[in-house]
Amino acid sequence: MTGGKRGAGDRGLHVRVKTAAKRKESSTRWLERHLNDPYVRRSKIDGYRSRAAYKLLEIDEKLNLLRPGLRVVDLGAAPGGWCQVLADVVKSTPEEPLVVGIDYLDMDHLPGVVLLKKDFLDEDAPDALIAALGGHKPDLVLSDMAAPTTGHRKTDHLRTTHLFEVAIDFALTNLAPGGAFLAKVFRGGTENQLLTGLKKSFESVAHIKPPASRKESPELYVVAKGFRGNRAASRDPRLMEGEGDGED
Ligand SMILES: C[S@@+](CC[C@H](N)C(=O)[O-])C[C@H]1O[C@@H](n2cnc3c(N)ncnc32)[C@H](O)[C@@H]1O
Repeated sequence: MTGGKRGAGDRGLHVRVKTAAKRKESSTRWLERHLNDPYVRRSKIDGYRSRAAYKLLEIDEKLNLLRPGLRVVDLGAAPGGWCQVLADVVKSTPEEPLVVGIDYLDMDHLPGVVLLKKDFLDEDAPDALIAALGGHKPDLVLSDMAAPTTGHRKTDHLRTTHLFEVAIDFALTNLAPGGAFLAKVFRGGTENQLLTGLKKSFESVAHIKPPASRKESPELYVVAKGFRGNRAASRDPRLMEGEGDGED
């Protein structure tokens, strides 16, 4: 079904929980926090489009995900901090772009990065991403996607978990064998089942909260390395339900 949305219409959940007063108060608090944030100040000096760039750099420092030559898909890429880091480390060039980012928000052009302005939940988004990589499988799928917050914690959690699920599905269908997956989740119960699923398909699965991720934020990242490939996962008897490696 072309043009449809994948998943259970999560973005159709119109929850208007925030009152105008609450919104004003939270935007004032956000501005104060933003101006005092050392990562924001550092990003201006280093020329990164977002403080999020440091989350990826810190995760990579611990877990060695990035190296020259990797093909990468960045889901929820705007404004492009992660894409800047990626293009630099994998040595992506305009002649041979190795990095593809997708977001439904506008992004300014970045040399060596193909930026798709599109909703990742659109039916045709996976094909568009693979086509943008010249038909190659990505070695790394990253997702920093977060649904716009409603102020209702449970709703925000469900919507971001849904994005996480669709990102997993994309990774399991498209990753090159040996590839890796990194995605944002919100702390809560639901993602545990999803982790069990990931453990069947990857050699290791870990949780990480990089220092650049604000302490008060419920976000953390799941990193899965050593993709076994679709057929390998279904044949390997060690990968039966409940027999993950327990390394999360
Ligand atoms: C935290 S920001 C990403 C920041 C980015 N990693 C960076 O380094 O600049 C989350 C992004 O996810 C995007 N997003 C959320 N849902 C999406 C969807 N369904 N399709 C595409 N992008 C989505 C939002 O528009 C937002 O730009």
